[in-house]
Amino acid sequence: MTDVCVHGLGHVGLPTAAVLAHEGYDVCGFDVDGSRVERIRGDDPAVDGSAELSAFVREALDGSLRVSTDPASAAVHVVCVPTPLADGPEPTADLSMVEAAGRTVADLLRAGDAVVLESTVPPGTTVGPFADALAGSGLAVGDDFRLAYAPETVAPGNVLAELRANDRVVGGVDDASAAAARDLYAGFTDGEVRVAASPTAAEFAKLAQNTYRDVNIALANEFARAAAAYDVDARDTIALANAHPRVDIHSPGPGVGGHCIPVDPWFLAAGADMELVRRARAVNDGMTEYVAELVADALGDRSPDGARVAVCGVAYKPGVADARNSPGRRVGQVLEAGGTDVTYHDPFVAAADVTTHLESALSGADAAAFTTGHGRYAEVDPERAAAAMDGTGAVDAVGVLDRRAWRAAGVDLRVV
Ligand SMILES: NC(=O)C1=CN([C@@H]2O[C@H](COP(=O)(O)OP(=O)(O)OC[C@H]3O[C@@H](n4cnc5c(N)ncnc54)[C@H](O)[C@@H]3O)[C@@H](O)[C@H]2O)C=CC1
Ligand SMILES: CC(=O)N[C@@H]1[C@@H](OP(=O)(O)OP(=O)(O)OC[C@H]2O[C@@H](n3ccc(=O)[nH]c3=O)[C@H](O)[C@@H]2O)O[C@H](C(=O)O)[C@@H](O)[C@@H]1O
Repeated sequence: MTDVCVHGLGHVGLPTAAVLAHEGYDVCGFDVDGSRVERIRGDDPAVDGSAELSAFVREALDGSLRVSTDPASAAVHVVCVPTPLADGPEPTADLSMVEAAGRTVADLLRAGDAVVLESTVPPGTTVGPFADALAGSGLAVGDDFRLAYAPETVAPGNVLAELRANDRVVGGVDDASAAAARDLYAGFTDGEVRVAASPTAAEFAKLAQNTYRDVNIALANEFARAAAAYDVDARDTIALANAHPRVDIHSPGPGVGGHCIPVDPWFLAAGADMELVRRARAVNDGMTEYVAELVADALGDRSPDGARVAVCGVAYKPGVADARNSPGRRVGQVLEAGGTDVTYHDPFVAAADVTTHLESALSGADAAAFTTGHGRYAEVDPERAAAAMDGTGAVDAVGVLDRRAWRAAGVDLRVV
């Protein structure tokens, strides 16, 4: 018999399944995507390119983890399926995969089992649409089976460490459900497992974390634009402000990327009047145009139409290969719409139109824009970069360059 069935073997589900297997559970990892299951069985099982995670998963596969396109009945079902944004007049959550997973669980559910939803969802989803899907089992939630929500908080790029280190929040439909979820996570996390008053409270807490970050970044971005108007350096000024023990302003940049921070605030705002949250989204999205304007400015007398610009940084944040909702890509697209010939560079992102060779991206460029704070860019010799480029203008939207050294090398540098 299988102890745990993990539904969805992506960035969250696969490491979770592997950790549970390492803890001694008999784990079935189930995914509807056969190619994903085949890849996990192959040479490089990690979905995020992490060698450490691949090795960890491989060890689990040699032990009590098996992966399959067939779900298995289990004492505990853990659901980690995607929750993207659905198109509409204003973005809302697409819960179709959560509901589909709920129906799959319903077909397997037995009295006494526990079901834990981990996907990031709007408040009310666990006790609403997810519980409705589980009702297909004919069993009564609470009376016959346990149901809880337990959000995931791992940062992409550091999943394995944070899976064990981060505190967890769990919220059950009743005490027994909360206790079942708490015991599951307490088994493998070194952090504290906190019990929320309900699944809805736990859902809200997760969304509040990412929304806080989005709003804070929006403030930093607004400060950056104001600093330019006041002719002071935004990053130096924010660093000075942050010296206060109760101030923690985040960093400005070319906009907020990834598939969580720009998405999750909509899950909260969809069901409530949240003007500040909506405004923060607009401020962060507006950084694309702002950075594109700085690039146009950096071109000087050269018209953007027909100019060649190197956009350095396609990953949504430093040190990862993930280019979902890439701020660099968005800046490039605005420039391309104005007739600019854009060359994309990133040391990690594998895509047909992205070079990993920085010299060739900079060579002959009329201007360069740095849009991801990869460590590689901090090491660029400004003299060599300036010599390779045709133009003298550059934009550092992520604070990765040594401003003084680049200016000393004759580069007309604009910063966010
Ligand atoms: N990626 C991250 O670091 C974090 C993600 N989350 C949340 O966790 C959830 C999952 O995200 P990721 O793992 O990144 O997604 P992912 O896209 O990497 O993987 C999801 C997997 O679920 C599979 N799937 C889809 N429908 C299914 C179904 N009905 N039954 C079984 N498998 C199914 C897909 O084929 C895919 O392999 C989302 O709600 C996300 O917002 C939360 C915190 C961190
Ligand atoms: C509250 C929090 O820190 N949430 C994390 C977040 O991971 P993610 O990698 O998407 O977040 P991130 O590091 O804020 O990056 C998102 C975007 O925001 C930008 N960014 C980030 C920090 C900053 O000061 N300024 C800024 O512009 C980044 O460059 C990136 O484009 O979202 C994850 C998720 O929910 O999936 C969550 O598990 C992670 O712990």
